[in-house]
Amino acid sequence: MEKQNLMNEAKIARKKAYVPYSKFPVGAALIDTDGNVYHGCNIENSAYSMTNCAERTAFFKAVSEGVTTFKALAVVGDTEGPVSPCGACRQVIAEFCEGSMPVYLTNLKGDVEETTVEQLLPGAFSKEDLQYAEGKQ
Ligand SMILES: O=c1ccn([C@H]2C[C@H](O)[C@@H](CO)O2)c(=O)[nH]1
Ligand SMILES: [Zn+2]
Repeated sequence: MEKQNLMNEAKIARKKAYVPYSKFPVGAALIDTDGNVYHGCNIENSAYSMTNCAERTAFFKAVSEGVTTFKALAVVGDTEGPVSPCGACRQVIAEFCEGSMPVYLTNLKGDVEETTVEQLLPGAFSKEDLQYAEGKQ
């Protein structure tokens, strides 16, 4: 699927956002290596910290269906420039994707920043960090 199509899927996903508190809907579209697309929206809660972002919703949907290999991610919000994923989402993205995987950050005006997983979170903590300590036990 093309970049433009994936960004359009993210816009469709954004329509499902549950955002009574921030009124800031975000959409994500995650495509796996078979070409299946997982939509994600932000889902808020009256206990604010229980909120789940659009990006993590998309990943958790896919992973809970047994899918863990991905090709690209698109995220959209009504921001001045391309929307910027939060730190928690960057860590979750890094868990499941190659550093070189493309991430398309966009907004409703159509600004697009094409970045990569590695650029979003350079030096991410990873399973390799855990394995180093395991080897010493
Ligand atoms: O990349 C982002 C940034 C923010 N949010 C959500 C979290 C919260 O519901 C609202 C305001 O932070 O936007 C996302 O879903 N993704
Ligand atoms: Zn987030």
